[in-house]
Amino acid sequence: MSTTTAGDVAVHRGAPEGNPLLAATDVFAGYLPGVDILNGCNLVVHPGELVGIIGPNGAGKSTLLKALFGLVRIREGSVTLKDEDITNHRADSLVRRGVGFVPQTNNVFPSLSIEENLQMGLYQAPKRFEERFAFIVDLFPTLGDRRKQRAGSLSGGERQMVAMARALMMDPSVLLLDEPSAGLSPVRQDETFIRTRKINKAGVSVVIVEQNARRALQICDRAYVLDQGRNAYSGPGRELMNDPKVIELYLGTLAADVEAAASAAPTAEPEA
Ligand SMILES: Nc1ncnc2c1ncn2[C@@H]1O[C@H](COP(=O)(O)OP(=O)(O)OP(=O)(O)O)[C@@H](O)[C@H]1O
Repeated sequence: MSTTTAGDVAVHRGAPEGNPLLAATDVFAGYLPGVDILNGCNLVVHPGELVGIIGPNGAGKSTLLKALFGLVRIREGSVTLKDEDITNHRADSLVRRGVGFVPQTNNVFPSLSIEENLQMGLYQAPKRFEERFAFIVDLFPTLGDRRKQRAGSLSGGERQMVAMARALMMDPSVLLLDEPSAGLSPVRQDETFIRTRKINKAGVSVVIVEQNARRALQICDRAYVLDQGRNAYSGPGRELMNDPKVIELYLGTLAADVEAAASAAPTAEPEA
């Protein structure tokens, strides 16, 4: 079924038919006892999809990703991968089953070389190194050229590329990306979105949490808008981008914030 409803919200609008690869159903989770950050979240990812999660600050986007990867305990609800229950499974077991996760920060070992970082990503299957490294270099040739360079000497965007590559070493069927464009310049952000699309085109399903909502919607097949730990809207990326309600509530607000920040910035004195 492509569309189910929670209350009056169509939660998986535009999703393909068939069984999803990854599904979160009515998930409640939080960090502190008795305080839920996720209040019944739903998400499905079908094979080959690039799915975005956007929404205002504090909506629970990163928390949902961490809950999918066993880093935040789910109190109620379930997560399945290929119809198997993986709710609250440990991260190492999820990696073995084909789930990759790229955290927002501290996502490379700075004192290790690019090659050693990639080896760390494959510690559960070291014999596959050459085969997986060839796949990575095909995707990101620069990592092959610079394989001996220390990760700590790379730029933010390059580190993000190494972090993605490391998560890809285990040949995941789904990759979870937590705000990969955070802290990067607009040009480097663009490169990160292009890289994400490239990974997806290589056959890996992707879930991407993003603050840069407009840019994320441009590359996503579908996206979910979260608000206060609940599903607010969902649909094909380009449809959401042009949805007046989504623009008013989420995209419009961002544009207004940028304008407000720009007009609050000190202006240069007129020349005498
Ligand atoms: N480790 C933590 N301990 C306690 N509360 C946390 C922790 N991490 C996040 N939170 C709280 O959970 C709520 C949701 O945070 P989350 O990072 O999931 O939001 P988000 O939608 O990803 O927001 P942003 O776009 O600002 O990153 C916030 O109120 C945040 O303060």
